[in-house]
Amino acid sequence: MKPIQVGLLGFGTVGAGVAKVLVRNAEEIGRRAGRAIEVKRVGVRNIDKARTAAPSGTELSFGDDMRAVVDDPEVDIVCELIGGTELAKELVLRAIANRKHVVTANKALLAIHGNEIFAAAQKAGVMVNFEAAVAGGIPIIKALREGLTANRIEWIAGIINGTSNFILSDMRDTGASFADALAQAQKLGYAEADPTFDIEGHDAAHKLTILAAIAFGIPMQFEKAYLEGISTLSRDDIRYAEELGYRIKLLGITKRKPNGIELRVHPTLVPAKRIIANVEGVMNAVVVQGDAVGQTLYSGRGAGAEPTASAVVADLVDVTRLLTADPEHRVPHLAFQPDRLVDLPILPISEVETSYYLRLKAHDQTGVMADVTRILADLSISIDAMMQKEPAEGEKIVDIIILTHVAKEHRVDSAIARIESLPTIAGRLTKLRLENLDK
Ligand SMILES: NC(=O)C1=CN([C@@H]2O[C@H](COP(=O)(O)OP(=O)(O)OC[C@H]3O[C@@H](n4cnc5c(N)ncnc54)[C@H](O)[C@@H]3O)[C@@H](O)[C@H]2O)C=CC1
Ligand SMILES: N[C@@H](CC=O)C(=O)O
Ligand code: NA
Repeated sequence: MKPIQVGLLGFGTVGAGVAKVLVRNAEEIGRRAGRAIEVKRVGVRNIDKARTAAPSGTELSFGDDMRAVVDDPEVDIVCELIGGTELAKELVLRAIANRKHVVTANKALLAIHGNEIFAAAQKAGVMVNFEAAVAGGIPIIKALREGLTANRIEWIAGIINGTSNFILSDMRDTGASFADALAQAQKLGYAEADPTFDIEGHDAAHKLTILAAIAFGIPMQFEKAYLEGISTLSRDDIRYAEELGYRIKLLGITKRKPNGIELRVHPTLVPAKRIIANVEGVMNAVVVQGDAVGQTLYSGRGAGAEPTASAVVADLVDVTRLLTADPEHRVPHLAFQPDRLVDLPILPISEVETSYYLRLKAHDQTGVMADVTRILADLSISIDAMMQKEPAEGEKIVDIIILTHVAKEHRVDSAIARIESLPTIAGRLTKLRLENLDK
């Protein structure tokens, strides 16, 4: 059978990784897909630079006209690996209009324009596959869209940004500075073109938006996601959390609640004994709670050339197999049939319910603890643990750390405002969220 022809857009970390894996494993891939998969042409910004990254012994056809790749009648599948949301959107919609199937690793594109892209693909009868867009090489889209279809998904929590996890691990294990750890993640090809997306939680929120859509059968609603990154985390909080038996991880969390869906990314305390608390470096991990299966955990490399290429190539194989299947029987893009999506509201962060880590700086005087615990009790916030650090030599200010049981965020915020107004409290409180991930 004639080989499937791929038009690659972009030849950076992931694009070059895809070319390499397709060449190295060509025989196995062909046996699995039922026919060979070849790169017909590659659209790049800088042809000379791209040539130096091509696998040795191959003669790839590079050009700098991206639209020509998408319009080439011989290209069966367009593989978008340029990133960004503007040109990528134009090219993907153009590919769909040309009735070409699309594979993309671009989570920002899907979280922001996914509803429009999937509607266009549905109308044109083509597939848009995106396994690499969430948790890199982990087949989490496949698991949710196919393996777990029997379940009512209750929640998903995951380490879904490799760069942030790498930075947190590197700072803890080697004492590296934030800036050095980030530079290393960039050097290894893990970070986004603009690393602010990684460290401020945007990238994780893009991925979480996609996961929530697939888990709950809702449209993409990135603009309603709550996001907080790791750039303001203090070493003191990381250390205190460890003393209390927790690790701080940047988690993406989405939960089904009676009144809507929680969709939030923030640094989170997780009990140190949980497997996810011990997922380090560029590794990602996603925990899914389903009503029938219970908890399942997926772990693997979330970024980097070949781990990401592993997911991109798997999508190319899936599309190749589907090209011979009846379009009516394809797996729906978002797991649910497109006319059966529901519009569950995304809850504001004030309505979120979780446990909290609070760190306050207090003057070392009697009565402080009593005042703080009274305020918490007045707002029905119960305390799980409390720790007071001894003041440093000559200092009169002490750190007090409180772990709460589950409470509504707006109650905790009210308590924080009242505590901060006490004359015995110095400065602002630090608030971090804590998830036990047990049920
Ligand atoms: N690097 C990683 O580990 C992962 C990346 N991704 C996603 O994969 C996509 C690609 O990422 P990387 O390969 O890391 O990026 P990269 O920056 O290494 O490569 C991007 C490529 O696209 C080209 N490009 C970008 N804008 C262009 C334009 N306007 N015109 C022509 N060419 C253009 C660049 O020249 C380069 O060849 C992004 O959407 C990213 O979010 C997804 C999972 C993991
Ligand atoms: N920048 C991303 C790349 C993969 O999606 C990350 O660090 O996870
Ligand atoms: Na994946």
